[in-house]
Amino acid sequence: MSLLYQKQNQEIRPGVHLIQDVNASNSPMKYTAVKVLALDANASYDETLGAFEAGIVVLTGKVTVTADQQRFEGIGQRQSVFDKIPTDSVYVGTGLPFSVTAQTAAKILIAYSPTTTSFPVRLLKGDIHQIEHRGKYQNKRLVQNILPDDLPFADKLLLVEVYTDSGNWSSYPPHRHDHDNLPTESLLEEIYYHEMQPKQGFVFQRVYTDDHSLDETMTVQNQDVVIVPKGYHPVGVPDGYDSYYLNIMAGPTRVWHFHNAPEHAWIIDRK
Ligand SMILES: O=C(O)C[C@@H](O)[C@H](O)C(=O)CO
Repeated sequence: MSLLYQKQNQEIRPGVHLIQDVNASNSPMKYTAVKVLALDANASYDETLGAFEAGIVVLTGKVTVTADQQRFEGIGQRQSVFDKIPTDSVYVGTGLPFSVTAQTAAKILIAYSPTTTSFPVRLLKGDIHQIEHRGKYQNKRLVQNILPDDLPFADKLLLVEVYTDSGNWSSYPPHRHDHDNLPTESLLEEIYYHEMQPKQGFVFQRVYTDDHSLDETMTVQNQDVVIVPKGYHPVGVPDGYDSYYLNIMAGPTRVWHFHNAPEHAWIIDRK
C-alpha cells in the first residue's frame, strides 16, 4: 500500500484544475478525505456534501464562498502559502451545498470527514488562528492552527498548517495517535498536503508502526499528499528548501492526544 499520492493536474470544469483527490475510494482512510483545486480567475467550483462535513481552506488567492444562504466575499490572505500569513477558511456542515468562485487565480483545499451531525456554516478568519513556535535546535517549526480541538466548530475535523524551514524536522520527535485510548491517546487518521519552496524541492517522510508492519519512507514533492492511516510520521527537510504542509485529522473523538515514540522522546527534553 503506497501512502504517497503524487500531484495531478486535470481540468475537471472550465478553469477548475484538480491537483489532489484522496478519499475512501482510492485510499484506506475512513475518517478523512481531501481535494486540492487550482481555480483560474472567475472560475467556479460547486458541490453538495453527502454525509460529510467540510473545511474549505483558501490556500492562495481571493475567493467568494457561498453555503447555506451565507456568502463570504473576497476571502483569502495570501499569494503563496509561504507568505506565512494565516489564511481564511469556511466550515460547511453535513449535507449542505457550497460554491467557491475565484476572484483571482486561487488554490483551495477541501478537507472532508464523514458525519451526520450538523454544525453551522462558519467563516474561520485567519486572524483567529492560534500560532505556535514549536521545537529547538533543528526541530523548529511554525504552526498555524486553523481548526484545533479547542474550537468546538466541527464534529470531527481538525485542521492545522505547519512550516518547517530548511534543515529542520517536524512531526518530530515521532509521535502517533492511532490508539483509541483517551485520555492518553486519541485515534486520528491524518492527511498531509505538502508544498515546497523552491518548488523543485522534496522532503523525506517516514510512516511506521511500533511493530514495523507498516514502515514506508517516501520522497515527497510539491503538492503531493501523504496519508497516515496509523503510525509515527516524521518529516525531514533538506538544506536549502522550506516545507509547508497542511494536516487534516479526524477520528472517533475530536481531540488531539498523541504518544511520542519513547526511544526518541529525549529530543524534547534537550536544554
Ligand atoms: O508539531 C509539528 O511538527 C506538527 C505535527 O504536530 C503535525 O501537525 C502532526 O503530526 C499532527 O499529528
